[in-house]
Amino acid sequence: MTDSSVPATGTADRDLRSFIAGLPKAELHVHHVGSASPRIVSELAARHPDSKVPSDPEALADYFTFTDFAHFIEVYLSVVDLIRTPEDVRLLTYEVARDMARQHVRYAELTITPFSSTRRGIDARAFMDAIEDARKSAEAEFGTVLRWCFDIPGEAGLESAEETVRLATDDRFRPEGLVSFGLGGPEIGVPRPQFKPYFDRAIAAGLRSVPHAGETTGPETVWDALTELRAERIGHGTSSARDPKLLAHLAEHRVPLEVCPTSNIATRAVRTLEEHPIKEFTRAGVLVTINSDDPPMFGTDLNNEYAVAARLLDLDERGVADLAKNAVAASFLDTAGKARITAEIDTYTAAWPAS
Ligand SMILES: Nc1ncnc2c1ncn2[C@@H]1O[C@H](CCC(=O)c2cccc(C(=O)O)c2)[C@@H](O)[C@H]1O
Ligand SMILES: [Zn+2]
Repeated sequence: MTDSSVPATGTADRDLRSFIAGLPKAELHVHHVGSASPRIVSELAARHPDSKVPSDPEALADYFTFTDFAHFIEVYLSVVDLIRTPEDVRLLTYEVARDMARQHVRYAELTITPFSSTRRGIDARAFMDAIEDARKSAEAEFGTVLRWCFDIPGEAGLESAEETVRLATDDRFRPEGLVSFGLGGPEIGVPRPQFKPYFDRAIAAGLRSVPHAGETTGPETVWDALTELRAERIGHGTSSARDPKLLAHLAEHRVPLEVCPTSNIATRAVRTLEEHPIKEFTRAGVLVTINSDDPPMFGTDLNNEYAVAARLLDLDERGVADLAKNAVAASFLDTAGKARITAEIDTYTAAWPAS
């Protein structure tokens, strides 16, 4: 686990953290299994003692310390192995929404990898029913609206791409909450252009394109995501900072980046927070959104990511509220949904400091 939390240096920092804690927020880049809290992981690990995932929360913190991106994916897949039944899927999804609601997350696009579950034997129809049941309960009980992004685990090959697009576009499976189509996992040795036919089919079926790109490889991967996969937002896009033409393109065409600062340190994609290119993105006029990726695995949460961003970008409350509004603007909510959360952010900010 990585401790990238911003040190509480004084009253101003504490005030900003309180502001962030109550701020209505939207999250656009957060993974389903990667959001399992230590409590859920421990519960599942205890239920499935044959797994190598420790059930003790302290041992879990050690287990979630990664040597590099490949090690992170190895650990991630060991947690995926704990999700074995539709009830595991429902519980995980519902509890993730509860954790979001506690942080005043009003809307989230949750990245789900259905291939990883169906190939492990979970029935596809039962999987969809489980996530939809959790989505509806979470909205009714917590007021947090969830939408889905189905991603291809690229390293698992074209078989996984075919299965993911089938589940995303076939009316027998496609869940009501699905809005977008993604591509995750390692980038090295997994060229983006091979996935073009699958993205074409997903886009033709009305889904929005949101691949990961430029997280662990160079800016050419981001270009591929834009030109071949017709990306409307980029997951991470960290290496875009190395290509001024690309930054100018992202800014001009209003292609937002889903920035996840602590994740980039935890997976060692970026060496230190000080070296994170987030400031170069905003300087170039790129629309930056703040996200948590796999929060418990990286020892963070969305509120902490906003605090990290505020420090790196030297923002006060209004600057942080603008970041929150960026996420709403970059979301796949309809106009009325965007207006509602933006108004909530404005009302909250105008009333600050709360008496
Ligand atoms: N920061 C991240 N950056 C990128 N991806 C991230 C990040 N965080 C979480 N993920 C997730 O990791 C999964 C990886 C799954 C994967 O590679 C794989 C390979 C071979 C077989 C199987 C299988 O299931 O049998 C799975 C992706 O689908 C993605 O949703
Ligand atoms: Zn991700």
